[in-house]
Amino acid sequence: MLKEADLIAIRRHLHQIPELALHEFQTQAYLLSVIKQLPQDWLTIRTSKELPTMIMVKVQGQKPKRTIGYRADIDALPVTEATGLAFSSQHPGVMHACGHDLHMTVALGILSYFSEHQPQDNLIFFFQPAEEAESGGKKAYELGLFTGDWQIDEFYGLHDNPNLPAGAIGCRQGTLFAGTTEVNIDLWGKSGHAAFPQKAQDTVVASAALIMQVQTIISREINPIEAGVITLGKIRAGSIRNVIAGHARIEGTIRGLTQTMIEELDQKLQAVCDGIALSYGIKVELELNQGGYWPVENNPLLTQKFIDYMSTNPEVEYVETPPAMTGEDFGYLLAKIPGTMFWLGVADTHQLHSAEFNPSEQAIMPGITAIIGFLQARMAQ
Ligand SMILES: CC(=O)N[C@@H](CCC[C@H](N)C(=O)O)C(=O)O
Repeated sequence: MLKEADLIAIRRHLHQIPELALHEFQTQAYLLSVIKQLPQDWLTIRTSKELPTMIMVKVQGQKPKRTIGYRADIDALPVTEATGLAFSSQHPGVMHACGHDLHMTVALGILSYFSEHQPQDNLIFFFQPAEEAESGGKKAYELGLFTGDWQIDEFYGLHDNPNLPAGAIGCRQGTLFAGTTEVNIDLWGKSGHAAFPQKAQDTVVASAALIMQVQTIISREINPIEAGVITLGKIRAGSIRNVIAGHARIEGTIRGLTQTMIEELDQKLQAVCDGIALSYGIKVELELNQGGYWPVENNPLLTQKFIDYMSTNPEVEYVETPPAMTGEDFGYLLAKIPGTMFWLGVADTHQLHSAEFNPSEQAIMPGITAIIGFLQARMAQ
């Protein structure tokens, strides 16, 4: 089995080569090089032309009653790293700011163990591209990658959590993560000279009004007992100070813990866009794309078994966690295949998606040990 020092070296290498959704070729090549060094006796490695950066590895069980899936996401974010770490990203403007480098490392640790200790049941490790954008999990499912010999009966996956102690496991019954909708808004007005606003239709001013009005959807229009978020994270308009911008683009994300809430927010956002178009005499196009970012709903039976194992094992620090407004396209896979998503604590003062995010490497070994223990307990049932 890969030792802690090997795993830390792997994590640091992965951290230096972050790649955006569907472009994870260097990451894939490195993962394959590590996987191919493991004992291959009961491993089968699979890649796919249709989803070219994914990897699946099947571990043939001794007496399989089921096939258990374990998923690790492999993509990174368009963030310029500011950790100052010696092993910082070597890819300008791209960073593992959500800890997927650690997710991959934990998966490799578990895989390395079962490559040496043949499991009872079959295991399939899915190294998934495109979690942050482009819905890689949904793409894989729709391509039929989980059919035939690669059918998965139950699926598990983790996300790192800076707010939990390093190595702690967090989980809950029901909804773990929100569902999300990606939001793109194009405002089309009329450009013109800064000195003659009466002859133009200013999309900067209309964008400002739109953004402020959106703030009242959550604060004034939805039931405060139910959770929702609308974040507009990116805006681009104009080319120079003295030309009125004829086009503006705003990008954001809607989050809700239920599909009903997401759809309600979608409709309310459409109404705001229509209102801005009317009052500013411009065209406002709203594009909404939920893709695979469905709410992450843990399967009741399997999650109870998971929680029972983690909460009674004296070596595991188990924490019952509230639902989070982070999104995950593992939500799509869990809607198709029963399973459980959980948190792995990585104790950092910086949050997910921060340019300074640096998950604690002390989470790696306890995480691997807890998950191997759970999988073995599950296979004995
Ligand atoms: C764990 C995490 O941070 N996931 C992402 C998922 C992205 C969802 C989608 N692309 C969107 O932006 O709505 C998150 O931002 O929560």
